[in-house]
Amino acid sequence: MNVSVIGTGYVGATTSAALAELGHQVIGVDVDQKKVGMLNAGRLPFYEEGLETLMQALLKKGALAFTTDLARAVTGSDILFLTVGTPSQADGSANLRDLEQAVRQIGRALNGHKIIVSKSTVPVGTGERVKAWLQEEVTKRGLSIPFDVVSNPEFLREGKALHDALHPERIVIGCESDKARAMMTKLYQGMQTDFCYTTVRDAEMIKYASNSFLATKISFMNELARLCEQTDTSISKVAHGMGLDSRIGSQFLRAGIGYGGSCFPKDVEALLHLARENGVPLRLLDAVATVNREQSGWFLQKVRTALGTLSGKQIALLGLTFKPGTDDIREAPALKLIPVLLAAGAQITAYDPKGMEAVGRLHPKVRCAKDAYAALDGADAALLLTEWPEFLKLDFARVIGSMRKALFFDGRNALDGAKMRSYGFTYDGVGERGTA
Ligand SMILES: NC(=O)C1=CN([C@@H]2O[C@H](COP(=O)(O)OP(=O)(O)OC[C@H]3O[C@@H](n4cnc5c(N)ncnc54)[C@H](O)[C@@H]3O)[C@@H](O)[C@H]2O)C=CC1
Ligand SMILES: O=C(O)[C@H]1O[C@H](OP(=O)(O)OP(=O)(O)OC[C@H]2O[C@@H](n3ccc(=O)[nH]c3=O)[C@H](O)[C@@H]2O)[C@H](O)[C@@H](O)[C@@H]1O
Repeated sequence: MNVSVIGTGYVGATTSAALAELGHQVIGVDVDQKKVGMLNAGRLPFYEEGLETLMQALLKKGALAFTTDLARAVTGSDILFLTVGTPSQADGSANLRDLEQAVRQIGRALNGHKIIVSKSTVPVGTGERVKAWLQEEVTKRGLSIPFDVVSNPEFLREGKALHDALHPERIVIGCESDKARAMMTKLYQGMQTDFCYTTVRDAEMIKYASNSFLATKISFMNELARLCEQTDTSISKVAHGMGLDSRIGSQFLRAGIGYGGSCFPKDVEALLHLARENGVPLRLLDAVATVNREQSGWFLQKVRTALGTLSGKQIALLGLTFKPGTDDIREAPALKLIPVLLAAGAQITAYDPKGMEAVGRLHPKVRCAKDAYAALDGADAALLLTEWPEFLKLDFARVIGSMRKALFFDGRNALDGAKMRSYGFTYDGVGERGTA
């Protein structure tokens, strides 16, 4: 099938490659000329393991191309995916400006029946708005062209994007016509997974509910971790014991410095906004967001208490991205900690394998080190904020000799506390006091 993917960011670039790999002819469209130039040259504008190599092969094969010419992409395609950003506005609602712009452009170029599919995360009811925008643009041209609007939310994780796009655990298809259902099913033919067919509105809600539920698991564990610290219990051991129950499941029970990224914080806020709009307060989810907002401050308070003061102290940050395997720093906990540390008079040295350039641009006062050892050299305290595998393999006997004070705060419970203590560190995990 001929497919266009509009918006070639993390989701769009991955979706383009995955659909081309599945055997379709794909055109990725973006308004950003520079991004399109890079993509056509086989260079990915962000880091995602394996994606660049696959993209290069697909470009060479002619199965994939990128353009800024949306109208041309529309006329040559049967299915059009919307993968533009839907960031948070001040009131928590999703900003649909880019989506509306892309949809109206599609409407101006529509030349026959197409399926317009939202993969962007959008509030319940957006499908109907998309339909209305398209209809308006088509009517303005004095035409009557049939189209279908589908919701096909994306569940990929950054750092594992390609794997998730090629091997999804489920494909949710929200559609209102047999034709759309048949075409979407044909598009994904060959993917061995569960298909969930729903209305457009249900599909839109499934996406927000899924992200919000995962965020709830994390905040539940983060709050419980605070109690573990007061009761001499270990959150990791508690999580392990809980996770053995298949009704609970072992994933997303890792306590830490709070969830970040471009989606959990924004999608929780968007669902809360939708709830307020509909007069149905989601009290539990409200608490999930509150716990998450507090978590990095709670973590930093432990550092402040241990050091007496942050003023004049050298703090080493290990990890800046919101999770390992990506260069994405959107809503990364490090970005919450850095301004507070700087305002308190601390000096920061940081190391991250992929996130230093972006953080360096935002915070020129943060000294970016050439590696983890250089970041830790002379530090009064080390704060592990992202569990990059290379941090787990550091030579800690060397590290302890180079730090001014052997204080190690593990914001991800990524290291073995007992081992760290055996090196001589005063090691503090999240919810692990006394037991790690
Ligand atoms: N990043 C992730 O891991 C996931 C994101 N999502 C959702 O997918 C959507 C996209 O997210 P990301 O890929 O992270 O965003 P992004 O910000 O990385 O990419 C969006 C792209 O859309 C382009 N764009 C904006 N307006 C356009 C227009 N009118 N025409 C063509 N291109 C246009 C931008 O230039 C940019 O390259 C969001 O709704 C997000 O919530 C869903 C699942 C996973
Ligand atoms: O809508 C989205 O954008 C995506 O959001 C998340 O994916 P992602 O944000 O890439 O990363 P996750 O692995 O879910 O981690 C999100 C945050 O939660 C944190 N986390 C995760 C798991 C855990 O147990 N504890 C925890 O603190 C991570 O460190 C990270 O900051 C979802 O997992 C995807 O299914 C979804 O498609």
